[in-house]
Amino acid sequence: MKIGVLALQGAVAEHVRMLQKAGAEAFPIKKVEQLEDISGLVIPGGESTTIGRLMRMYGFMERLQQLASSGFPLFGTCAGLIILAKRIAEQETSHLGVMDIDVQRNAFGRQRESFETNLVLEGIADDFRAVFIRAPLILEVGSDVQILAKHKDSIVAARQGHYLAASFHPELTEDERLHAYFVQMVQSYAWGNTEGKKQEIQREQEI
Ligand SMILES: NC(=O)CC[C@H](N)C(=O)O
Repeated sequence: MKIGVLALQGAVAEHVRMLQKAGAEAFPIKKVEQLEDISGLVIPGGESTTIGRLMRMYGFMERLQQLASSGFPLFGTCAGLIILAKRIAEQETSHLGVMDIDVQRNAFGRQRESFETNLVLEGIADDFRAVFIRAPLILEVGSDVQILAKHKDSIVAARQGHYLAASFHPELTEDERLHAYFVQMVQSYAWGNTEGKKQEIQREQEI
């Protein structure tokens, strides 16, 4: 299973290492053409305005939107979550805008710019050490979005079909369980696509 990590800004090497630890082949993705060689993509943390600007500059937006609409799995962490969101509070425009969530940037205030806490990640882990750094939170989710974790009352991880998002940095600890969960998502979508293609070919042959 080949999974990419968008390598325009942020903790790329750490995500690559965690995906490998979770059993995937992982690569940094610097050019839009490289998207054709992978079955899923992690969008790392960093600064969402900068990542968004670089994505536009290098032609990633359009191709990723096309891929996303046909079931290509995406995992956004921290700034990556902001990139996935359809709505960003106090901002008129979104970036990729594919996941049905409303997010608030830098939501934990100045005093708590960064902190660590243990989270229950629904169906994944009940003691997940999560590192938050100038983290966003999810204010609201659409009806088909599954909430995976809350910190106090705020939503900090969610999944919608082939989209996965976390406010924190799962690449900064040694716990690869959330990456392993994404690898499984990619596997099941890749399998679904192959099955879909097989059925299509079969139908064409029957005609
Ligand atoms: N660690 C992070 O990715 C921080 C995200 C950053 N505060 C933003 O709004 O883009």
